[in-house]
Amino acid sequence: MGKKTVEARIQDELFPLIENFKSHNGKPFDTNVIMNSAVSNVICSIIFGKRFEYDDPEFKKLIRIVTKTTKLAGTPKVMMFNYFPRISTFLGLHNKVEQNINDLCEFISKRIKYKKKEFDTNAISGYIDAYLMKQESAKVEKYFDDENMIYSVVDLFGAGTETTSTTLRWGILLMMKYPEIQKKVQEEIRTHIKQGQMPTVDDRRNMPYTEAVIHEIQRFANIIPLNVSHTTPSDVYFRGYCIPKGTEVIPFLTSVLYDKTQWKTPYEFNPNHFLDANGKFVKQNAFMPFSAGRRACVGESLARMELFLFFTGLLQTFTFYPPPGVSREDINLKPGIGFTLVPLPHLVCAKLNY
Ligand code: HEM
Repeated sequence: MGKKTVEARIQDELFPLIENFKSHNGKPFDTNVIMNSAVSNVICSIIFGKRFEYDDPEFKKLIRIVTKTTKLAGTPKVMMFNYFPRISTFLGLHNKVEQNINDLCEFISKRIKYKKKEFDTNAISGYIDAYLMKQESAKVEKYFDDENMIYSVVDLFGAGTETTSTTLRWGILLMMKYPEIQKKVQEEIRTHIKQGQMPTVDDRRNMPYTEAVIHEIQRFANIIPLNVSHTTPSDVYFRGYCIPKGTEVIPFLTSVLYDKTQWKTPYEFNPNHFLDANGKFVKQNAFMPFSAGRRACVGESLARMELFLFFTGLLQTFTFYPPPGVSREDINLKPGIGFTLVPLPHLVCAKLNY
């Protein structure tokens, strides 16, 4: 699956997303479900080779499962269960997460069965087709079994939907809070992308301000503060300490993304963190929302494409305002607490630019 193809799949999703935003006619609406739907559809397109209509009952069920599971996974009881499974089983809530994951597996199994029926080696349209082809050509390979296929797909949904959609929602909230930054992004879009033309991944190179804003959204939003916990595979010596083999380690991403020695104004939303004196984009070593090392996010390049194409496409079409009666000072940037840091519930007005 080439890079271009993934780009086209995201662009395909941008159009219905824009139509959905338009349908609110500038009136306040909640972006939560629709953003999850658009981002999930990109994953569906990559995995199943097809996107779903937003009002498809089967798709709506999938979105409900994914949204509910992420919400539950961030509750204190389920987080306790993850860290102390033996003493926490009596709290009960993890049963609901398990039930949701079972529902997700059932949805995926159904789609796999369907894909198996219509499988054609000359028409490979997504991850499942590619996996089935691998099964055909490597019958002795024990890793490419159906169970692994289901859980790989569960992983992609779990890791690749809420993360990206939450970041995009932070982006819109921050643009409402900082209209002068929103305006500068829109000016850059107007300079480099013709009206009526879709943004492309290649535009990123010519749009340093937009790139800086997207990076700063990710730094500031810090959506996975505790990263994912890891275990030392052997005794590790670090800064004079020995961390024994088998110790659970929580790499605290906040300590890097808000490090006072690395960022001029760590607690302020400031795109200049990623711009030099000439307005050129500069990479920063302390920018690691995708973590680092060999277990770093495998979806980083997909996520970066989605963030750029969706964010740019939406700002090209709309200007975001807080609902009537809400001033920019009223916009609360404190996150809701959970496994991922999500924006607090809020409404958005999207006014057409042309
Ligand atoms: C803004 C969006 C995203 C952010 C901030 C993000 C962040 C992360 C982080 C912090 C990790 C943990 C890395 C570690 O264990 O050290 C991770 C893992 C992972 N991510 Fe992402 N991610 C994003 C989007 C995606 C997307 C779009 C996909 C793919 C569809 C994806 C797939 C994965 C997978 C499969 C893992 C587990 C990797 C492994 O342990 O082998 N992520 N991500």
